[in-house]
This record gives sequence, C-alpha cells and structure tokens, in this order.
Amino acid sequence: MEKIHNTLRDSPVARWTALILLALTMFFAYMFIDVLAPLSTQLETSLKWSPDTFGAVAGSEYFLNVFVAFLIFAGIILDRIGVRRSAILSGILMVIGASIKLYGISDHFNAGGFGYDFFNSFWTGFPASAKVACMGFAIFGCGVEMAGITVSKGIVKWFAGKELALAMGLEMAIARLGVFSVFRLSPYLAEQGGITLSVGVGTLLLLIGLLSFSVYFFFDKKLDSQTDSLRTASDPEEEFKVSDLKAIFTSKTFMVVAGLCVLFYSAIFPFQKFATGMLESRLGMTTVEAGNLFSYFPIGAMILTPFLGWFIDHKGKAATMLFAGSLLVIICHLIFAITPVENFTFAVALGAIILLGISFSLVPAALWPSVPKLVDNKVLGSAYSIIFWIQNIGLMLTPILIGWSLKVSNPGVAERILAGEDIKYNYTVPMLIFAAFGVAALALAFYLKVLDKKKGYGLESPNIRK
Ligand SMILES: NCCCC[C@H](NC(=O)[C@@H](N)CC(=O)O)C(=O)O
Repeated sequence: MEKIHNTLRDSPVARWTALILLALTMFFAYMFIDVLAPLSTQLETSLKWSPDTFGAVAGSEYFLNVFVAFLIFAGIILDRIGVRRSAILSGILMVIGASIKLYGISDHFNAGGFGYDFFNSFWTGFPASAKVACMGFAIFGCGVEMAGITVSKGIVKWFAGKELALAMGLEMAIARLGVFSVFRLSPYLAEQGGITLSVGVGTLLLLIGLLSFSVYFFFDKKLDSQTDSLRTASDPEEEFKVSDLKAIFTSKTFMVVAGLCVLFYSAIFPFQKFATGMLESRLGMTTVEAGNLFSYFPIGAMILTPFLGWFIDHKGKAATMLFAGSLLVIICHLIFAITPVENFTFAVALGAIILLGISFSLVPAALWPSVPKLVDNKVLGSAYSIIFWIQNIGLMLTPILIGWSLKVSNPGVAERILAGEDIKYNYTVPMLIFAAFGVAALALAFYLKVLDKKKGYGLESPNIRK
C-alpha cells in the first residue's frame, strides 16, 4: 500500500532533478537579464547610449508586464494551464525577445539594416538601437517573469511539506550564479567580439534553457497523471476561478509582503545595472575590474541563500530575516553614497558588496516560501504573479529614475563624455535614492512582523513540521 501511494514527488532523485531542470533555465535567463549591465561604458561610446537611455533599456524589461498587465494574465494562464505548458510558453517568449534585442544592437542593424531607417525616423534623441533593444527586452521580460512565477509554483508543487525553502533557495542560488557568470563573461566576450557577441551568446544559452524546460515537461506530466489517479471522487482538484483573486487583493498582509518585495528589490536589481559604473567612478577602475569586483555580490547571495532556506524549513524566523535583510540594504547603500572619497577603498567597497550579498540572501530566502502561507494553492500562481507585477512596476521605474537622477546631478557630464573626455559621474544622489527604498522596506518588514504575531500566519514557524 505504501508504494502504491507514492508519486514522483516522493522520490528525492525525481524532485531534485525537476528542480535542476527548472533552475537551469533560470540560470540562463538571469544571465540574459544582466548581459548588458557591465557594458554601460562601451554602450555609451559605441552605440551612443547615455545613462538615461541605458536606464530606459534596463527598465523596458518590465514594460509589457506592467502596462499591458501581462504578468497578471500570466498568473491566470499559469493557474489555468498548469506549470509545464506555462514553462514552455515562457521559454519561447524569452528566446523571441532576446533575438530581437540582439538584432537591435547588432552591427548589421546599426549599419542601416532592415528597419533601421524607420526606427531612426522618430524620437531621434533616443537611438534606433535602443528602441529595438527595448522592444526585444520587453518581450523577453514577459517570458522571464512568467518563467519566474511558473518556477515558483512548480517548486511548491514538488516540495510543499518537504524542503520547500531549501529548494527555492537553491533555485535562486543557481540564478545568482548566472548573474555572477555574466558579470565575468559579458565584458570578456565584448572585449573579444564586441557587444553583439555577449548578447549573441546569451541568446544561444536561452535556447538551451528552453530545452531544459522541455525535459521538465515530461516530469511534470508524469507527476500529474500519478496525482490524478490517486485523487478520489470525494476529493476533486479545486478549480481556479478569476473571482478567487479578490481574496488576494483584499488581504492586507499579502499587500504588505508585495510592498516589501517591490521596495527591497528596487534597491537591488536596478542597482545591479548601475553598480559597475558606480564602482568604475568611485574607485577609478576599468569596466572589467569593476565587473569582477561586483561579481562577489551574487556569489555571496548564492552561497548563503540555500543555507537560510534550510534554516527556515527547520527553524522558521522568516519575518525576522525580512527585517534584518532590509536593514542591511540601507547600510550598504549608505556606505556607497556617503563614504568620503579618501576612505572609499577597495576593501570598503568589497565589504559593502558582501553585506549586500547577505541582505540579498536573507530577504529572498524568507519572502518567496512565505507566500504559500498567506494564500490558497489554487491561486498561488496568481498570487506570485501579482507580487511580481507590483515588483515589476518598481523595477521598471527605478532604473529610469536612477538614470535620470544620475544625469541631472551631473550636469554636462554626458556631453563631455560623448565629446571624448575621460571624466566620471558622481553617484551620490542615485545611491541615496537606493538607500531610501531600503528605509521604506524596513518599515514594512516591521509591520509584517506585527501582523504575523497578531494574525498567526506562522511566518516565524518552520516549514517542515515534525
Ligand atoms: N522562486 C523564486 C522566485 C523569485 C526570485 C526573485 N526574482 C524576481 O523577483 C523577479 N521578478 C525579478 C526579475 O526577474 O528581475 C529573485 O530573488 O531573483
């Protein structure tokens, strides 16, 4: 009897293999997200992308998700068609979007290739290459965010009641390894064969990611068929209805988590896009050196996140971790913002980057496995999609705000760089803005702790109950 009731998720080999397949695609996806991040200086000289153009391209990843509310639809689609089909759909979107972005920055397009004249004929202050890159990145953004919620729901499907936070922590660790790799690889590839080579390799890797999702498809199908055959007539699967979403939008605690998420991540992901430029400016480094230094950030997060996930599974304390992580992000950004030039040494920068890595482990490790404690499983895909959607609004606007603040707090610098002068931006104002996001996140983390205590969601309790 014991054996008959086992499904694929009860086999550690099967469920960890499923995790690796999902995480591998996210590894390549996270590489692609930041493939241009360490190349801001080259983009400014070769494609005439000023900081605000660079910020706009970075923010375009979220454009369709936010304004067309694609993410909300993606959550509904996920809850309706299930994890495996949603995974394939998201993988295809990522490959299409990446290919368009690749075309936009290619020499072929910029030498007057197909569509160049059209994209060069309007809003001439914004380069044609950036317009096409934005279009491609917006489509890629639909794919990567859909993949993110799909993978989260997939992990809950395989690991609920088991090593859920550890599995999510490992998936994020593998994604961080992608960010680390791209900060090393992208400047190197750009040096060898130009920016096109960096983005070209990133696009090719996304194809491999799509293949990995395709293999996962069969694991997921097998698990569903086993679960269906175990389900009795008296215990049918709960159908998802769009009206169920009301419960999510009206939950105060859920909205506090979503608010904390957008504020915290706005202080992290957009910072990643500007960090290399900031380090180049503050430490007088080359792009490659700054990229190498900053690559310790995702590595720190990569090492710590699974341990913290394990801790949450066995000991709990997720709400406390959200508070501690928010506090750390403020300290780090203030170090970057206000440490006087003579004290801002390599060691100080490295210390702040490591602290930021710890912060970036604490919050994600605690936040994502807490969501299933707040909502019903049948709306879990939609719950993740709503959090992502709110988060995406911040992730889209923040790079634009930071790029703009960098430009206006450094009057005339962009023009002097374009004229060939070797001068640097001052990053004080942008870094203070990042610190302010941290302060607001800390306030919400405190409120969440209060709410959890009052309403007993169990955010401080372990996931695995003995
Ligand atoms: N299984 C964990 C899923 C969330 C991971 C989280 N990513 C995001 O929040 C993305 N929406 C951000 C993005 O795509 O830019 C993370 O910590 O990486």
